[in-house]
Amino acid sequence: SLFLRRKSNKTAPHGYKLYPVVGTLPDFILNRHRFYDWNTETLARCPTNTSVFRRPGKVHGVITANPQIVEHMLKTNFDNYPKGARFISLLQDFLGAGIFNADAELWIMQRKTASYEFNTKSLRNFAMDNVAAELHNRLIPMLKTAAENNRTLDLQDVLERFAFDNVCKLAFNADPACLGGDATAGGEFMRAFETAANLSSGRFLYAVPRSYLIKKFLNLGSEKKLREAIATVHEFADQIIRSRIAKITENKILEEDLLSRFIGKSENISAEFLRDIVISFILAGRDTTSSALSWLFWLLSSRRDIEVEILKELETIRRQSGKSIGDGYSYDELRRMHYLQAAISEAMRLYPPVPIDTRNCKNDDVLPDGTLIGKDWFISYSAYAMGRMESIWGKDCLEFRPQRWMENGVCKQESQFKYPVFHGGPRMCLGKDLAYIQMKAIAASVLERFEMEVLLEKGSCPQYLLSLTLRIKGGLHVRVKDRV
Ligand code: HEM
Repeated sequence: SLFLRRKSNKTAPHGYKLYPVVGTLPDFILNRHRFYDWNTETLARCPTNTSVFRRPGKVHGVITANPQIVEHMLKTNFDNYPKGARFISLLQDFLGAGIFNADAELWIMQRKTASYEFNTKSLRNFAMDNVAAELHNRLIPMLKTAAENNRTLDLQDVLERFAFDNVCKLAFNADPACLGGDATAGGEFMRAFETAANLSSGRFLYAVPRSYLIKKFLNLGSEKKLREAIATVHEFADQIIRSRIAKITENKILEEDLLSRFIGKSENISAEFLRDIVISFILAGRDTTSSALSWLFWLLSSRRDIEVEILKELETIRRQSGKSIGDGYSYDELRRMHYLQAAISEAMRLYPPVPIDTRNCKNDDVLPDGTLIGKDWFISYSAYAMGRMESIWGKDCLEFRPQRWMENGVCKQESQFKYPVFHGGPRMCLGKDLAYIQMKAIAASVLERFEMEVLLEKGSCPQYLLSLTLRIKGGLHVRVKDRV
């Protein structure tokens, strides 16, 4: 590994500029606010869309937008690229040993149970019912009221509340009622959850890695806030889990949610571990679908021609099943919305909800393009950069064009490694199908009824926030108009 360090110590000719001692740090600080675009520009210049990255404190790594390298790290050489101790330690306080923050046996055990359950019809039905209820009882009435009163609202915030309510139902059959209600215990839970997620992930962006430990030790600033937020999240979750365990012990009836399914699979699982499991699922399903939909609604606001195509598809499906606007769609009808599926996939190509994802290199390795990577280096693939690579998508890679997904009227599957928006290989997203069901149900029900006028200067493009997910900075403010 000494050899590796010396060999790649030179300034990379195309990639990130490496300064003596401080490595990539000066450019990293200058570009931190536009991190993903900086990655995209840099990687596009590199012959194999891959570059070495260095920060002080012995943080060395590789950032890539190359499908072959993504396949190598996520699948072919999976065992050499775990999440690793550094990643796990930063998120440990919040996520414990939940599926999102575990490697090896701890991960395998959760993955096994979860992937079995995610493939059951009963979980799918449970998820469908939850989405339909939230749409019918909360989202549609709320948008209707906004339209009647000519009020504007932050659609991203609304979609985040929807997704949070929804994933809490799925995870532990709790309804925090964040959409609609506000000053509730559920609202407090959601805010604390968000704070904990943002501050935990913020630990990755410290200019000097591990300096958060001093703040944590002294219980100062963001670390103090993080500790308090985590305590609130844990308290809320613990209460639900304890009462569920008591209920199951008493009457042996299991509910449909993930919590009951995990308890049903292994009886001697600790309450603390159950909490970790539940929190990881909430994190995974919380901001991802709302991020995708927010960018979709923004893209559609400037491409009415594409919106018209979606509306035509919905009308055809309604006509085939003899339905009217507002009736809601069955699983089978949602599956037939190929053009809508293509539009959502295309929105996520340009704005992937998880823009960059990182693994740790266990042992020295040579990547498929010949790049040497040393033990304990990080390796990140940027789904954001990959969606914008001409080498992958061609000359029109920056254009929003759902049609590129369509083949004989069907939305085609793209390779996981060219389009790693849901990750790939053995750790591929478990919620992909559920996410599409949810996103299509929301988009269809909202678009067929309402027209969204985005309140943003014409021609200007929303900025993104740096958090675990790609969110619109300042939200997505819209004026809602009734179509019917
Ligand atoms: C548009 C929506 C979504 C996108 C783009 C997405 C994307 C991803 C990505 C990139 C990962 C890999 C993260 C990592 O390991 O670092 C992941 C993992 C995961 N996702 Fe999703 N996700 C979405 C929705 C959901 C939903 C709704 C759920 C379920 C409630 C879910 C459950 C999971 C789980 C459990 C994992 C961890 C899998 C493992 O480590 O084995 N996701 N997702």
